Amino acid sequence: MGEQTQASARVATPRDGVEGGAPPVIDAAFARWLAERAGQELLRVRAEMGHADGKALKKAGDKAAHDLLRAELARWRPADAVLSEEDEHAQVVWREGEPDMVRPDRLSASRVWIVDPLDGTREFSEEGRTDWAVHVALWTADACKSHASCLAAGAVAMPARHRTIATDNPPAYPPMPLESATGGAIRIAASRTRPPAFVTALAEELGAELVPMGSAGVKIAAVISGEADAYVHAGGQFEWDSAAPVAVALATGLHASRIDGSPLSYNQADPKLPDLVVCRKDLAPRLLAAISKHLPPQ
Ligand SMILES: Nc1ncnc2c1ncn2[C@@H]1O[C@H](COP(=O)(O)O)[C@@H](OP(=O)(O)O)[C@H]1O
Ligand SMILES: [Mg+2]
Repeated sequence: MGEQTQASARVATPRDGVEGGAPPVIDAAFARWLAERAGQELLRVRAEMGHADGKALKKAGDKAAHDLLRAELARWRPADAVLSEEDEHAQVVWREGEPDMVRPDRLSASRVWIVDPLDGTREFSEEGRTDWAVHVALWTADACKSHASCLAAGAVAMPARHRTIATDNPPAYPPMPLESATGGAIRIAASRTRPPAFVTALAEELGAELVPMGSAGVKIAAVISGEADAYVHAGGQFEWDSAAPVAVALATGLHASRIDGSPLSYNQADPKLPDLVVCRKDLAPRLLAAISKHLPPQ
């Protein structure tokens, strides 16, 4: 990730120290700090409410994490725009083929935080599951000069796994596992509940093993750690589901694209970003060629 802009960061005052310390000024470190703060808040909500009412727990978690992210961004990055899953106008309503929306500020902003306060909401509500995350990404007009994704920073906190990945200290590129190196089964991470329609056929064709898990962030983290060789998704998703983990994957040197191989673009008028593939670079040509057989003809 090239520049770590700090143009709109608020200057810390002595009072900030009294309230628990000012966060980092560098954006990538700030993203990590923010994602971890929201993650701790989610752990607190989960511990306080328990799992008896899953629906109420999901709602409370979404709200608590969203409110925290919104408040800290307003406080520490007041000039920046925000796109959050939990915002009322985040999702575009289509009328007669046209997006029915008030043109949001973020489309003319030079810095936009793209956040998913709770990714893997379903898993968060299930007792014992750790596959859920907080996503904090920063899109900047400056970053567009060097990356098609325009992502300048990103952090994915996985508090129930005691793990955060972020662009301030990008994880090492995953080593090629022996299975892949010797032609054995590759492992493809996919949604537990809404996997792509073609993924079973794809796995059969590639002799691959499917690894179901929750949260796009956790699945991309699994590719980064080498627990999975690839993450393939299609059929629906939004920018906030992938921006932060894709920022980290790209900073790590991994391949991340749409399933037709085109770049992932963020801060678009319509935040729908329905498919993606993240994998090691050596695997990308083979995986994209196999997926292309399942795409509608152009
Ligand atoms: N078909 C679909 N349409 C819209 N969103 C989808 C989707 N499939 C997955 N997602 C979203 O992508 C994220 C990861 O999904 P999964 O855990 O199934 O892999 C989840 O985000 P949230 O938990 O933030 O809602 C989920 O809602
Ligand atoms: Mg999500």
